[in-house]
Amino acid sequence: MADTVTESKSVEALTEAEARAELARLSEHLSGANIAYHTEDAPVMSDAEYDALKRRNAAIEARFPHLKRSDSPSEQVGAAPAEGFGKITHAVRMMSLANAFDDEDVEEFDRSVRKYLGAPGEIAYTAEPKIDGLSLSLRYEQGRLVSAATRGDGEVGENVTANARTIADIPQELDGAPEVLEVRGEVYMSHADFDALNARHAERGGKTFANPRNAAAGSLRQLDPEITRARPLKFFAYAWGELSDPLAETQMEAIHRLAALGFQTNPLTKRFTRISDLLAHYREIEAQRATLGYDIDGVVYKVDNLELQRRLGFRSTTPRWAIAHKFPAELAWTRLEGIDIQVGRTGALSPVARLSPVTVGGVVVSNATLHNEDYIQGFGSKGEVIRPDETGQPKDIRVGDWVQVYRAGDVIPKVADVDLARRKSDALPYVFPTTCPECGSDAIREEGDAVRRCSGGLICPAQAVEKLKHLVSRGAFDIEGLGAKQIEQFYKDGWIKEPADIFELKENFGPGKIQQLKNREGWGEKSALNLFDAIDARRDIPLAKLIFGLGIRHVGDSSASLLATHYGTWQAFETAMSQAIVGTGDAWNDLLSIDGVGEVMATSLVTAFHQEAERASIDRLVAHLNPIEAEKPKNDSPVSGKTVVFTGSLEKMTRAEAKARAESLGAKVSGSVSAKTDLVVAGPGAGSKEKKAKDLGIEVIDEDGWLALIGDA
Ligand SMILES: NC(=O)c1ccc[n+]([C@@H]2O[C@H](COP(=O)([O-])OP(=O)(O)OC[C@H]3O[C@@H](n4cnc5c(N)ncnc54)[C@H](O)[C@@H]3O)[C@@H](O)[C@H]2O)c1
Ligand SMILES: [Zn+2]
Repeated sequence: MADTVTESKSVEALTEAEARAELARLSEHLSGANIAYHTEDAPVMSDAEYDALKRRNAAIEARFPHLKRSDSPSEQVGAAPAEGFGKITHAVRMMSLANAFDDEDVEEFDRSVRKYLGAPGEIAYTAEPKIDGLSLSLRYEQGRLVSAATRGDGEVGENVTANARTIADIPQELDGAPEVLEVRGEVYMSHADFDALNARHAERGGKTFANPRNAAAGSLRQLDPEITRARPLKFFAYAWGELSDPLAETQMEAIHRLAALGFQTNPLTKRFTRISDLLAHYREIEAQRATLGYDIDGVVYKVDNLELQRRLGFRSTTPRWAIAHKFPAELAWTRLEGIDIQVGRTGALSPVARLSPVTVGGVVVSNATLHNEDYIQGFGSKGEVIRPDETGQPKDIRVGDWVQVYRAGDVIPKVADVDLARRKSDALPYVFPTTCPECGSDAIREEGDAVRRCSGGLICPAQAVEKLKHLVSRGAFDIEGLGAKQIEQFYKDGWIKEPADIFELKENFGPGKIQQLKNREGWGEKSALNLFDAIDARRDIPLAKLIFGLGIRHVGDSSASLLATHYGTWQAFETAMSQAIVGTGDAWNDLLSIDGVGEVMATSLVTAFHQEAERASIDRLVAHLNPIEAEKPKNDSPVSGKTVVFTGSLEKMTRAEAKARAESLGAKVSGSVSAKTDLVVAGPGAGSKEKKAKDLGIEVIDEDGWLALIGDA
């Protein structure tokens, strides 16, 4: 869905027809996302994506006001109450908040307030954390709690009175309150309670929540109040609805009044008269974000004087007197608790940051990558400084530091920056280990390699497990029912230590011992038998998948295909690898003659076959298999020796099929168009590659043209 934002035209360039169509699409997207987020407590996109779509919608509406739809997302607050709950019509509408994303937006907010009021002198604002929970309106009559309602669509909310009564922070009775008082605020869940709740659910095999906000919303919006009671919810009061008497003359005093009545109010609420002080407070709150113990997603500024608030009033869904200054959705600061070293399949030692958990872009992050040794020191892959301090020196990262975490979409979060001002004076530079933490072997960093590697080979348990996981992965043996999780379990139990053990599993743990597997969580007799069948089915394995599955460094799936087509049979391949000597001889030269095989890969291959333990492991595995001969390329085919690029969608074959077929005919398949490309096969939706081919004068044909060319039509 991000495509709608990133890949669409600039708003200025839209034609009227395009604008109309896009507004319709955005309205549908956003209302779907709203229901998922507010009604189902299960968001389908990140908040940053949602906010970006909403801004684009507003920008299009601003340019084409007459196209604004009657169901415009700009005019909506939240989502209508869910089925099952009683409904409560709010005496005073519940609103949303306008957003500011940077300092300039905040200054603009101040200017617009002043302009609206006719440029008065000093204006005071309050600044307080924006709690990331869900809002709740509590109605008190004669000091007694009579009803509680969620925001719903702002007009009508869900009746959650019985649920609200189970929350300790919500007083049932008030002393000295106005006759009618609606107190509004945020229901939220602390990090500690969230972790404990998720751990309890995970233990029972139940569903876990993505973040504390979802957990709070899912816990309050329960049809059975006893479930709510069992969930540790909290409440901060920060606003009010209907009132029989005013609470105070200013926002700040009103908050003090609510505190005096027995509500929790946020201790970081402060009052300022200068915008620069508001912004300084924003940064102060941002710096404390990870240690507050609950999620916040920004800072809310409100005009302090309630008479001015009244004069400013409301737009359709937001007050003119307040704004939410959001934290960047994809960035958050937190403490680096430690650095763990993970060992991969090829022995690479990867540093992983262990973080004080922090919610970034709607997901709780407690691990992030630190890439490699140089990255920790502040250097990029070419030795350049990637995190300069004021003097241009690299900022290194130390355990105990405050670090900035970046997370976008589904990519692995990474540590992006470090705050030297908050570094403890006794923090020591990080020393990258020179031995493998898993097996104690030397970890060696070769000239020109950013990565340090364990030299333990198969004696290293970490490498062994990762190699096994690779063997059963999708591009390789792809054994159904035997994924990374099962491999780890079997390895721990000593059932599978090396690849051949997979194919001996049935003999060793077959019918007689099936009981052992059955007793495992997640396994029954049927799934055990299915697993043995799935393993048996893969004894006939295409040569390319076998070569790829061996997990030899630098040998990816397309290189494995090249090797398979070149050698044809396992015997030929194995003989060649055994005979080859790195750097010299016929077998070596033959290997290097394969288009796409370079010295690095060739060395890695030959070394693997000459390394005793590794070789023994390969032989043991292959003894259980019947490798399927690879189709020899036809040298006389019309495409042999040509470099072909497939782009766009293919309708008569999958990409993988097309690629395999082309390769079997002796063509080389490439992913990108360059001067070396001979032919581009473009299906519907082909974009930049087709254009580039045309620019370069390369022949472009469609799928049918391709099939005709290779004689498959
Ligand atoms: N990911 C999604 O699919 C999706 C869908 C809908 C909405 N959202 C997210 O929800 C938010 C928009 O929803 P919204 O309309 O509720 O606006 P909002 O959450 O940005 O702001 C309004 C709300 O802030 C809350 N709030 C917290 N602390 C407050 C304080 N101190 N003072 C006043 N209000 C305070 C109140 O509950 C109020 O209703 C955005 O962050 C958006 O990204 C995400
Ligand atoms: Zn090791």
